Amino acid sequence: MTIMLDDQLPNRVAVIGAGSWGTAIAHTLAKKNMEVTLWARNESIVNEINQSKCNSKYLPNCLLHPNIHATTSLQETVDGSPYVFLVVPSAAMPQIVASLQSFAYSPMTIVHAIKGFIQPNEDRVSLYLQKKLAVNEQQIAVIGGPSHAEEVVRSMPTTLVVSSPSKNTAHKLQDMLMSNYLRVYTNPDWIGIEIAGALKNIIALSVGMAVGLGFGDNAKAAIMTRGLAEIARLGIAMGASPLTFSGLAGVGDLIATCISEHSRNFRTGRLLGQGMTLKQAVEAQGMVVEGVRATEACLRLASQYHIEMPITEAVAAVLFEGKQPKQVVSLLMDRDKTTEMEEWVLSSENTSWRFV
Ligand SMILES: NC(=O)C1=CN([C@@H]2O[C@H](COP(=O)(O)OP(=O)(O)OC[C@H]3O[C@@H](n4cnc5c(N)ncnc54)[C@H](O)[C@@H]3O)[C@@H](O)[C@H]2O)C=CC1
Ligand SMILES: O=C(CO)COP(=O)(O)O
Repeated sequence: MTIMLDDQLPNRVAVIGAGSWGTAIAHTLAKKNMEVTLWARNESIVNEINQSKCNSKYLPNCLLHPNIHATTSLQETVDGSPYVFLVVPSAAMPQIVASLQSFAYSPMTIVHAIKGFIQPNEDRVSLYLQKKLAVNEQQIAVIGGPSHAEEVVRSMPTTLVVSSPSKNTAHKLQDMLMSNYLRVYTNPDWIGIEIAGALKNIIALSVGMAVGLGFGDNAKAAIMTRGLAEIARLGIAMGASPLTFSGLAGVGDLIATCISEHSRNFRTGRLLGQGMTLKQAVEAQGMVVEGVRATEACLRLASQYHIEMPITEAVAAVLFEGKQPKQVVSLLMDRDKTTEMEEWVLSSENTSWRFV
């Protein structure tokens, strides 16, 4: 394996967000000999990380690498760091970005690992960063792929995908993250990676509901497959490459989220299927459940791009219209008959896939 030598990696990096994924990314970078400054908004988490090398709320029973230093100061976190990893829930972004703006932060490279859209305009995170910070697209990168934090911190084999309009940045990130248990691919389609990451959470809610209702493997496979079809339809309409949806950020992350006990979205859906209210099911996680906000955002995007998304609509009916999961099954099963391939034709004129 050709991996960049330590002296070619940055000495210092910043990670904003000390939830499960931010902490796991900080640990991963620290193990590659980088000094990591990790921002948490909560003083008690900062103290626990600095004193006990633990983040017991988000990653219990895990000893963090000593190269991690936590702080509640955003300015201290980013000062002098050529790479800033942004790993907070999508809902926290406006607040974080406003804080960064308050000290006229001018970033070198921002790498985000957020799987959601920024409301109220359903912006992809990379677009939002360009609008709000003094940053051009060459300075932004995204991380996607099937990667539960709980497994990554335990050095369990995992793959990721990184993307940036700057090829150098994508390759640098590949080197920064890659190890004998973490295999990192590059993919030039950052639009597709952002969209796939946000939308798979909706499908995981839906698979969870099916499991909560007592349905079997046939239903799970059907929802994942037809879910991927609707993710791809919207993604392609928004400018993504169809190939991304059969890659790690697409079908890879869809599988990891829809079948895993680690997934907060899957578990929330299952509780809904078992009869809990949305509030109860989300509170039971104690962590972010991105699929709820993504469902709202996705419905607006589907309407804007004129894309049919029946599974997302069924999930929305449960989340926001008070429908019982059992009631929406017929919404999906009783639709007009159709063919699987009707959606796609190969255009003979330009040999590119198009949606009809
Ligand atoms: N957990 C995982 O395995 C993975 C998560 N992600 C994505 O990473 C992002 C972050 O997720 P997690 O770390 O899992 O979330 P989490 O729920 O584990 O932690 C969220 C962190 O953000 C903080 N936070 C919440 N609201 C905030 C606000 N308004 N301002 C500042 N900080 C706030 C919380 O205190 C907590 O430290 C999400 O978009 C998620 O989809 C992506 C890949 C894997
Ligand atoms: O994105 C994830 C794994 O790749 C985590 O999914 P959840 O947010 O559903 O836990």
